[in-house]
Amino acid sequence: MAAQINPSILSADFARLAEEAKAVQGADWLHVDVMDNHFVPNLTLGVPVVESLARATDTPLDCHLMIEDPDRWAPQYVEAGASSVTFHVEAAAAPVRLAREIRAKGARASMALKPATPIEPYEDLLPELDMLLIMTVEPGFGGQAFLDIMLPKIRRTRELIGKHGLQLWLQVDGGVSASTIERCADAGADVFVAGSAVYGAQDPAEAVRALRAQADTATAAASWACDH
Ligand SMILES: O=C(CO)[C@H](O)[C@H](O)COP(=O)(O)O
Ligand SMILES: [Fe+2]
Repeated sequence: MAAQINPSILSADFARLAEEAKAVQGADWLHVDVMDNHFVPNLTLGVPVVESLARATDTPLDCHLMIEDPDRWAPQYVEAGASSVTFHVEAAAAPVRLAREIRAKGARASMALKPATPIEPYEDLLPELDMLLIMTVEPGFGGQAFLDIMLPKIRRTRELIGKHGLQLWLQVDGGVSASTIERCADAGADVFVAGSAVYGAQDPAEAVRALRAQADTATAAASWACDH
């Protein structure tokens, strides 16, 4: 699979969301950061905006819910038009039930881990998921510096995916840019969220293409991908 680049509209102009979505035509997904000012110290957007965005763009929406009580809210984001819904395991009361509900409603189910949350306790849950998101910054804000200390977790997660013969995607989110994406791909990530690196560029669509080319080259040389 070619590397997937998901621009984060957190770094876009919120007064021009439809245009900003179109500015990254060619992106695999549009990453939509939902923050509730409780799970993280920031507030962004909710179900009505996701409904409008889903109507405004053909790019599928990858909703990253940084909210409390995702068990209650995540299904509503599927109904609003999200094709992939990510909940944080730290906030979910019943992650297996929630992942099954998201899938049953027709979206890809994804679970996120904050930097201090290890993957090992969740090894048995991986078959329930279509994607696992490893945060490479503390969630809450765009434009933060990439946390290199997350690379071993990405590597260990890629090993678990291989060990169980799973198809789930491994997404990284936070500080992904031209100077960090190769390390993420080498460690085993195959889906890359990029906010400031895409929307801060002169030509966002070109930034998506360049990041994908960099990730593809690094993946082709990576031991985890060569084994397959
Ligand atoms: O979930 C997020 C922050 O909590 C964002 O998706 C992420 O930070 C993207 O922005 P950048 O690429 O600028 O770091
Ligand atoms: Fe995100």
